[in-house]
Amino acid sequence: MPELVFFSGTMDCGKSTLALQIEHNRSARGLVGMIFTRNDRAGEGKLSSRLGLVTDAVEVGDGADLYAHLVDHLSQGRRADYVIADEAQFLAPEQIDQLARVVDDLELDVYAFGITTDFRSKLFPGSQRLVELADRVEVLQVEALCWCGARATHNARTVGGVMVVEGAQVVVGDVTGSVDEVGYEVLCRRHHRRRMTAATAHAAALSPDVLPVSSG
Ligand SMILES: Nc1ncnc2c1ncn2[C@@H]1O[C@H](COP(=O)(O)OP(=O)(O)O)[C@@H](O)[C@H]1O
Ligand SMILES: Cc1cn([C@H]2C[C@H](O)[C@@H](COP(=O)(O)O)O2)c(=O)[nH]c1=O
Repeated sequence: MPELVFFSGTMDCGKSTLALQIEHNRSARGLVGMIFTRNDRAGEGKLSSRLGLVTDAVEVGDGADLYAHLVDHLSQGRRADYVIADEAQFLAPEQIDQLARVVDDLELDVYAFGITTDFRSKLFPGSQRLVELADRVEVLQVEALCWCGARATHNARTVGGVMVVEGAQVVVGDVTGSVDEVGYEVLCRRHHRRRMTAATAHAAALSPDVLPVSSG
């Protein structure tokens, strides 16, 4: 039975790498994928991983109908044996419904990849719909780590290394940005709740207020 699978995780946990591996393994066996993405850091119409791999993809616009796109593609006599949708958190809920229809009516597997929650730990609308509709939700096995060593479960947005909680839900960025830029850092829930990033934890550790007081 074809499936809608949602591979979810924090930023930087290997989702795009897995998407590219699935694509590689299937194309090595002669299968043809339809690859969708939206707002990849590498630019329009790209699906890229931090390991340096990149492939062309169909950039999904605001009002795009993904089911109609597939029907159109197939009715032109072109092939699509499966579908990959990266950065799926940025898709509209209706577009996730269209992907479910691709599974049910066109009988194609759909593999969607995305982060579940935003920098305020609120569900992205596209991810929420995926959790509601997916046959399976898979959490990636390679866990990203918080600066404290615990499993990272949350995405923080940072400016100058300091976690911010105000701003637009969508701001394309990376976990390796320069300190002055808007960037992201993955944290465990405890440190996300306390807004404690690597930079602020380091500053606190160096602060005289928290240095042990000598008894001498
Ligand atoms: N230099 C490196 N050597 C080995 N693995 C790396 C390197 N850089 C990145 N990675 C791996 O790539 C992962 C990020 O992959 P990516 O597919 O871009 O993540 P996502 O799509 O989930 O944001 C990291 O968690 C790490 O496992
Ligand atoms: C938390 C959060 C992230 N984003 C953006 C930042 C990146 O461009 C993508 C995630 O990509 P990745 O391949 O999983 O690293 O999402 C955002 O727009 N808003 C957020 O709150």
